[in-house]
Amino acid sequence: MAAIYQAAYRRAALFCRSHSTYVRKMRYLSKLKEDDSLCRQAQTSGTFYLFHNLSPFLQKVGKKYLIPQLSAAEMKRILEKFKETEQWIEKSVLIGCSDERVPHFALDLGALERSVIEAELKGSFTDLRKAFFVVDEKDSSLLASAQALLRWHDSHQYCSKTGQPTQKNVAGSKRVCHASGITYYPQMSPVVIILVSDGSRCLLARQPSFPQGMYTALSGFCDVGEAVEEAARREVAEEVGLEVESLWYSASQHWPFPSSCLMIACHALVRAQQLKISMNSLELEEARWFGLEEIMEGLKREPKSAKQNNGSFLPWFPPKQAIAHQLISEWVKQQTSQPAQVQ
Ligand SMILES: NC(=O)C1=CN([C@@H]2O[C@H](COP(=O)(O)OP(=O)(O)OC[C@H]3O[C@@H](n4cnc5c(N)ncnc54)[C@H](OP(=O)(O)O)[C@@H]3O)[C@@H](O)[C@H]2O)C=CC1
Ligand SMILES: [Mg+2]
Repeated sequence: MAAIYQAAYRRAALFCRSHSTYVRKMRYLSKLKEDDSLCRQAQTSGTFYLFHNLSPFLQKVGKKYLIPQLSAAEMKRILEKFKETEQWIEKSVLIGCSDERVPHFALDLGALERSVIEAELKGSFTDLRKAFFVVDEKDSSLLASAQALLRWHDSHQYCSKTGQPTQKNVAGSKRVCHASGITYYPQMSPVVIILVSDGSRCLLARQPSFPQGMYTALSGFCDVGEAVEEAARREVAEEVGLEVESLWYSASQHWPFPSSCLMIACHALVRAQQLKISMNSLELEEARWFGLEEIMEGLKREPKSAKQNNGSFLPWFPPKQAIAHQLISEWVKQQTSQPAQVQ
């Protein structure tokens, strides 16, 4: 028996030495998703991020907004206050873990009285459209993915084939209909976002629903069966009537508004012979070319300072949390980087 124990210990020690913190974390999370009893046990030592009808719980400390993590013991205390049992914890979903492999869960307490929880925990449940932009950047993506997962569970309570209730696994990485045997996995909608350039200018557009003065890169949902390249070319053709000549990938981002999109960001160059925009006015209110100087000024402008005395608005661009901001900043870098000097 001791020999078996020692062998297991040696294997575990070897695993720890031979894998990076990142690999160990990812392997641990993957195990929690697969093993219900391990995950149930992890809930007793994990930390919890709270939501109320999909609004995350924030605390304001000085000028900063923080997202507190509650221990399992604190969760128990809150639930006892409402005369609720710890079974509530089963509703939580796994959203990650620390470097030390303390698992993190998200839990929506929407059925409990909001003001009582807020008073008890000294903070407030804040709409994600505000919370996303006021917390630290690493926290905003955590909030976005936690909310996306909670939202998905909330709207996939029943099997679309049998109409029977579906059941989540403990981690919340899937739901199963036991009547049909169908397993449902959380979904994201792929969206292409394209910064079109003609080499010296870039093209930005506005939808009527945008805040006044805000312009961003063209975007659109991928159709079923489409490759990213095809979706990007189609969206540019549909929205501004231009043909993409070359396209290159920049980065991607999970975007929670209005619900779980995978934003796939690309730069595109259009044919120099056809630079005349033919805007699709069903989707866009305005689309136009911007020169480098106007872009650099717009990047510095705060939405608050965009309004002019005559009531019109100077252009401003999405904040740094949005991948559109990254595309625009990259374009500025491409334009301003000096070609290497030939000796
Ligand atoms: N992070 C960032 O930097 C940015 C993010 N975005 C995001 O990109 C997304 C797409 O932008 P947008 O340009 O409006 O998209 P589209 O140009 O594809 O047009 C939007 C229309 O597509 C339809 N639609 C809605 N949801 C879906 C879906 N899941 N699959 C297929 N079609 C759908 C709706 O039409 P109908 O109502 O007729 O059914 C909607 O009005 C938005 O969620 C937006 O928030 C956009 C720009 C910047
Ligand atoms: Mg669009």
